[in-house]
Amino acid sequence: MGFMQALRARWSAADTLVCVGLDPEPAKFPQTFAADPDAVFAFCRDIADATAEFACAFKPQIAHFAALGAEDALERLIAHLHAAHPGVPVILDAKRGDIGSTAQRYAVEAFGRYRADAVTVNPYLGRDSVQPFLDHADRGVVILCRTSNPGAGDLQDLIVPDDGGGGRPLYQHVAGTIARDWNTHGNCALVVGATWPAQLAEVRAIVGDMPLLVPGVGAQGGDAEAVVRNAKSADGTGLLVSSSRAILYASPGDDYADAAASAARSLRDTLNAAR
Ligand SMILES: O=C(O)c1cc(=O)[nH]c(=O)n1[C@@H]1O[C@H](COP(=O)(O)O)[C@@H](O)[C@H]1O
Repeated sequence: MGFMQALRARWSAADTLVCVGLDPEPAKFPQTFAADPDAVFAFCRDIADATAEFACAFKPQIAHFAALGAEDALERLIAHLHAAHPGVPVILDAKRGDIGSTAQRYAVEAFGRYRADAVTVNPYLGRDSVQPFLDHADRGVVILCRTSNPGAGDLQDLIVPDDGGGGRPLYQHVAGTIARDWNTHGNCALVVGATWPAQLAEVRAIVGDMPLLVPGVGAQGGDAEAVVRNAKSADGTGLLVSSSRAILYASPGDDYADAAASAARSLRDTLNAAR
């Protein structure tokens, strides 16, 4: 089953719009992991196993593993996610973007080495830089559109010419171009931050029912209810509302897994109540 089919099946079967972000920071791990040489894998596995029933996807963030020299833990973690939670697609958050020949190697890294179902990419090198990912019709290509960070507007809001002789912000041009031209295999999704509810509504109006990955609730302060109100698709799905730190580090104590499950359940319930 391809990424988009798996995601739609999961939305329907589990009735959740929550994406559980896996961003390991050993300094925040509970004391019980202090002497564990495989702490990065073990902590992320425990969180994933505790939160899977509330997850429509998992999103491990590659820099959080690579900075620790823990790529091997990331490989084993994704293998575990596939084996233990086969209905929950895995998005590798790598935000890749490079010339075609290098992008082709990044696609092999994400889909071959790590066996991710989808990967985040940066569109600003243009279509040929994303094409090696798009060519994997069964994998998801999750493309940055209007990011959650405070400086998102520095470049993404610059006005560019539109077809009607007027202008519109660059992020809207990105959304329109991807929906119209790049999504020939139907495997594209867009990233729009939860911190920008108005822009979420603008993007939804442009892209129809294309899935939106929405980070920025929890630690970054985005309003989960506003996300659903402004950006759900016509059938009340269309969203992967991603939270990392607020789930991972919900408790610093031995109850870390239960606390993570409670945080994921609570986010699921908040999102569902607003659908
Ligand atoms: O592509 C992403 O996942 C992403 C895009 C974006 O615009 N903002 C954003 O925060 N992210 C990622 O989403 C996660 C957010 O983490 P928390 O703020 O802890 O929930 C991090 O892994 C970020 O790298």
